Amino acid sequence: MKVLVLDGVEEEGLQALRREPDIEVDIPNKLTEDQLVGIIGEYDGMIVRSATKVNARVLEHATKLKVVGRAGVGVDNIDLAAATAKGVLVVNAPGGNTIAAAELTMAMMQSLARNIPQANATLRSGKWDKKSFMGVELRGKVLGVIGLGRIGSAVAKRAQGMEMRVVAYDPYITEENAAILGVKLLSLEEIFKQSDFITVHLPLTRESKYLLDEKAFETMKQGVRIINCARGGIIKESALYEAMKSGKVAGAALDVFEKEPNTDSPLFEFNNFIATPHLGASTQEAQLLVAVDVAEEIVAALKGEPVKNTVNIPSLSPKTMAVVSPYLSLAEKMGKFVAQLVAGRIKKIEITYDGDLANQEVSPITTAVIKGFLDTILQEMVNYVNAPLLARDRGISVVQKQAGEGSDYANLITVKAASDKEELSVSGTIFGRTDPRIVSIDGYHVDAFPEGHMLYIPHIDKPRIIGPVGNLIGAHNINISAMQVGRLKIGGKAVMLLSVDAPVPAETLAEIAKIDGVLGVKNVSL
Ligand SMILES: NC(=O)c1ccc[n+]([C@@H]2O[C@H](COP(=O)([O-])OP(=O)(O)OC[C@H]3O[C@@H](n4cnc5c(N)ncnc54)[C@H](O)[C@@H]3O)[C@@H](O)[C@H]2O)c1
Ligand SMILES: O=C(O)[C@H](O)COP(=O)(O)O
Repeated sequence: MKVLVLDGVEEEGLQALRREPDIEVDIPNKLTEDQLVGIIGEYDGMIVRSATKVNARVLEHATKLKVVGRAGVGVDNIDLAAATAKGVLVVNAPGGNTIAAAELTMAMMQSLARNIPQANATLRSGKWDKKSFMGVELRGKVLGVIGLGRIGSAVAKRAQGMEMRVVAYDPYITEENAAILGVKLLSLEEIFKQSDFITVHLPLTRESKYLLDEKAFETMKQGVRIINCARGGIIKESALYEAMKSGKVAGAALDVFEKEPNTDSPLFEFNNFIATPHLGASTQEAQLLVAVDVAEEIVAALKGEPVKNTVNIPSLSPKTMAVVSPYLSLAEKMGKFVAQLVAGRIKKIEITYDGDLANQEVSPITTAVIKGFLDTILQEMVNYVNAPLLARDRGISVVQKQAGEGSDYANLITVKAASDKEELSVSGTIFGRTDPRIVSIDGYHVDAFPEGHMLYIPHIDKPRIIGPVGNLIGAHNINISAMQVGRLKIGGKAVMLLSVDAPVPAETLAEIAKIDGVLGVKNVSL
């Protein structure tokens, strides 16, 4: 397998990749988009920072690509919709650069308060000017933090250390969590009204685009100072320009811009404007940490092992992962099993969880069922990333139910598929921690190991069915390794599930179908 590493990701952090004998790591010099498009088809994985645009065109040419790793937090340079549709997993390294970004924010705040960059430049140009650089103290000032996540929280703690009063706006965190940090949550409007300094630490989304616009600046305190070390576009630069021109804003520090790279912003005309070229994550420590984290994630993804920081599928805690992992392979096989048995156009797949699974986070198991199902019927690559999307695109409704009617099993997964022709259900369980079984088909009890080749034969429960079936299969020199027969009442409908060492040829299936009392016959390969 080959992994392409771009954007100056710290090489020392890539040991996890280098240790893998089956993985080759390529670290070319900067590539243009055309050059990237030309070579991306060779790679199974790639790692980027924020410079390389992993857009729909690049992904279209990425015929082998399984995973894109972002050595950092923001994934706005990766087309997540295109990656998801193509089944390419996107992972990031969210924790590694938190302190670096928080420390840059503090440095920006202190620079704004004390005019350090401007005083430095003036002195180096030969002027000993004390009068122009009267500053303000941070002690006692109100800091408004918008976005109280990893970086916002780290900034809040540091600002409290400088005796600032910290207030925050973040609709997605609780009062209790904010209180643990000693931070009061306020409305956005109150943040604007009360803050002497405002710093933003949220992703750029449709909701957060231009959060700080003309109207927001109008509401702010006279002489407010503004910092953005998160993402360009959260602050509307033209509105900031007007607010600085009018004197409403006494100083602003931006590490990120609406367009990057940016070397000629109108904001550069203000002496109380400070800018850095997207340096938030640029510390030796942060770059090493994010490279180590993302390299480990890429190795796990390429080996098909659980991955922690997924961006385009829900991330699972290690605790949840430990619970669901043993069921993933069984669920995938049940999806394949149902896909091979059910006739007609599938409209709905319902997955019901009983027993221990009734109260667990089971969505990855549901995805595994859908993956197994679609893998059997589609040509294109199906994986955990694109399976739900592919089902939706094909008009298959997926319903997940927990705590069904209760069962005798400690854990039970039931997959019911409905097509325009019929309905069929299969139930499976895991005995102990590792022993998977199919325990019922359409309500008929069986006890089958979900592996290898099988023959499914619904029939009428009467003599001279099992013998002739065995004879016909034996005549083709195919060994039967196990047989299960389930019936609900004597002489009624029954199901037979044979484990065979090879798929049974079509002509034998036709002969079996002719046996009096056989209602159907289907090969199943898991
Ligand atoms: N300048 C840099 O080099 C640099 C470095 C690291 C991170 N970043 C950026 O900093 C930002 C924050 O990173 P993080 O690791 O703290 O992320 P995070 O996910 O831990 O925190 C983001 C917080 O923003 C909140 N939020 C989301 N939408 C919001 C909204 N509309 N209004 C208010 N709050 C909202 C979320 O609830 C969350 O608490 C990201 O955009 C990231 O890309 C920049
Ligand atoms: O989102 C991030 O992690 C930061 O913006 C860092 O970006 P960079 O890795 O390109 O410096």
